[in-house]
Amino acid sequence: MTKVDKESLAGPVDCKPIIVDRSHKVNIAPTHHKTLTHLPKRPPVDLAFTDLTYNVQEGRKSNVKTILKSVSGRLRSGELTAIMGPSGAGKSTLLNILTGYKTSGMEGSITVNGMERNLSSFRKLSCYIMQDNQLHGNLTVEEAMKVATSLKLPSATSREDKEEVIQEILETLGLADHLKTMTSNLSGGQKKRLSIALELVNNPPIMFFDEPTSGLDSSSCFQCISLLKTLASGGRTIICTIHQPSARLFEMFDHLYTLAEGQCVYQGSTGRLVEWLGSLNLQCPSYHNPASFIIEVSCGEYGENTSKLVRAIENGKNDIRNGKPFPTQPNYNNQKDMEVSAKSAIGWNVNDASQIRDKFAGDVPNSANGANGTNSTSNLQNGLLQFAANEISKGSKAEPLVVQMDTEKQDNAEVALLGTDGSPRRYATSEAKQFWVVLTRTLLFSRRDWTLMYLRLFAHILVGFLIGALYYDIGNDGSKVLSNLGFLFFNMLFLMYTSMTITILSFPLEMPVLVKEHFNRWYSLRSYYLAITVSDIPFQAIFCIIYVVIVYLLTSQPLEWFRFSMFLSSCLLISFVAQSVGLVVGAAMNVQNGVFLAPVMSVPFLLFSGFFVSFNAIPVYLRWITYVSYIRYGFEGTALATYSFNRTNLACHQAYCHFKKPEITLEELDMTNADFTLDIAALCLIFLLLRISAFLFLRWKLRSTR
Ligand SMILES: Nc1ncnc2c1ncn2[C@@H]1O[C@H](COP(=O)(O)OP(=O)(O)OP(=O)(O)O)[C@@H](O)[C@H]1O
Repeated sequence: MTKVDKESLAGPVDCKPIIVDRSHKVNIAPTHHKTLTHLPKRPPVDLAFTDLTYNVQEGRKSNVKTILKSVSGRLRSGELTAIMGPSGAGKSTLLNILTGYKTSGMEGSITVNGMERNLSSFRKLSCYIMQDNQLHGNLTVEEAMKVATSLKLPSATSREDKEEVIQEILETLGLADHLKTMTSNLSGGQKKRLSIALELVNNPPIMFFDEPTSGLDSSSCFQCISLLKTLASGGRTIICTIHQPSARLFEMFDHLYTLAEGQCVYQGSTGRLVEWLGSLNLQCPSYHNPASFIIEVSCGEYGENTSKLVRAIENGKNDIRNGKPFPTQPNYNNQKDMEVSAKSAIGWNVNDASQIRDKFAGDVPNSANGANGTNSTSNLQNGLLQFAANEISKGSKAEPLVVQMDTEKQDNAEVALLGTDGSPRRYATSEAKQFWVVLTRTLLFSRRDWTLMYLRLFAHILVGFLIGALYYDIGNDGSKVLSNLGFLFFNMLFLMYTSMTITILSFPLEMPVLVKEHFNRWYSLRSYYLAITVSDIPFQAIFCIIYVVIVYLLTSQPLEWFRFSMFLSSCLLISFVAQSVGLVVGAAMNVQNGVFLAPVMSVPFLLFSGFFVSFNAIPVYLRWITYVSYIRYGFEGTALATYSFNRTNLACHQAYCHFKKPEITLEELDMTNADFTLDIAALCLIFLLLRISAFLFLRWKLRSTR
């Protein structure tokens, strides 16, 4: 990640970047390095939460488990925050709540730049990079980035601008040499960087990461955290959960939030941790990793200290940083009082901007450095006053936990509530555009997916010839009508299972990517669903046509165009309906359950298709099943195409052929009064109902995970 080592990632505000040099030390350097100049400007965002409680119901309804117990905290822009804690402490739960991924069962308040969080707008400002990267393996890095820019940047952005954004991000993240590499072939660290690159396209001011270093070796871990640090130094709020980092990684974090048993045991700078624990008679042994030590303390290896730590930190209401833990604080009546007190407390002439800058170098929040490069003295003073006031207010036990803001952030709070571009729209692009981008992407996957395309094509051709050979030339033979009916039924069976199982197997694999992209506001579920619904229809149609042409000709079915088109349309509709069943099952359950349940659930439809038992022979109380059996409509459709519409008598090479007259066959099947149009209409209706059900299941599943 050489590029990351050298360059900074300018963020929401133009501030001093933190540069990671070759000796892997983090330095503050002036802003003459390459920055991400083409990203849209975004407001810096501070996030605070107060008395956050999260309950889940376990087993019986009355059994409520409290996972987060009234925790509070504040996460500032320009800082890299680690959420740490023993396994099961509630780190992922807290992250899921802060991102807005989990909403039900939560109590407490979450504020953005001091104002109550509007979840919808907040999700436009933030992104959540989940643990397993969730990338589409069948795209190159360049294609993946193009999809991201097409969906996440407004449609008005020119192609050249989008390309510049892609180039700039990939160069900065050290992926420029891998433009044509398939994402499935990237290393773990590169995949992580690509996940970040995809979300960086619209420059979200808050980025959440769930265990970004999991599965990476120590060098890749370092590169990954360096990258996050650099993102934070650009003014973003970077929050990640992490499992016991090495001492070298640990000191790269600006801010540590530690949980134990669902409560906050430490909040503050990483540098102050050891001293703070020492003041509570918890001495970190020499040469011991402080990150390991706080976890060990939280696990109870040094006795029961959790409640002592929780009390001392007031469950996250206090913040240990910059060597000023818990100064006593008078109650301020208003902002002015606080500023006056702040001035006297720091004892500096706050009108002298340069003096303040020197004093606060590295400590001052980015917003105080002058927004967007204006660096105006008044902005700086205002920010510093606020900073000083904040420093003092941290210790206030009576003060409610609201992130203090400078003027710029107050302005931005409004932006945060409206949406970053001030527009109330949920997505950066129109639904038509989202549909088109997802459709072209899905078509590209399909083309590249060997199983989905070539194996399926091969199976249709192979089975077509096998069936053709087995039932060769029986279509016009009056003595082989029963075999021909068997052929008609097998067609249904084959088309049903091939189209259903491929969807059951492939669709659930899409789910994690859908969850991530939909959550990060790439597209609406409607556009996505419409695109994947449309995308596979042409392929399924082509395979079905190839199969039908082979078997129709080899088995010598009547060579009349209208009969062929009726036969084909019944077969096509059966495969589309079966594909829809696959979508419903794939949307509602996982692969294992789906692969077992879907064929089992299809058995009644096969039994009541009219092939094994004719309609009149079915007990009255079971006849309703034939009306919902799509196989029945397909079978009836192909049987009518073959034997109805005044077909001439079949050839008979034996002394007596009972089924020489086509009407007799239809009589035996109880299809004399059957209506082909009705069969087609019923299949179309079932297809529509199933597609709608699949959409509803998908929506339910996305919601139920939250
Ligand atoms: N839906 C749920 N029902 C019951 N218990 C749950 C549920 N979700 C989480 N928990 C429990 O809440 C606790 C915190 O879970 P969480 O996944 O947040 O922990 P964590 O700190 O991220 O752990 P790890 O580091 O092992 O991933 C665990 O004890 C977990 O079993």
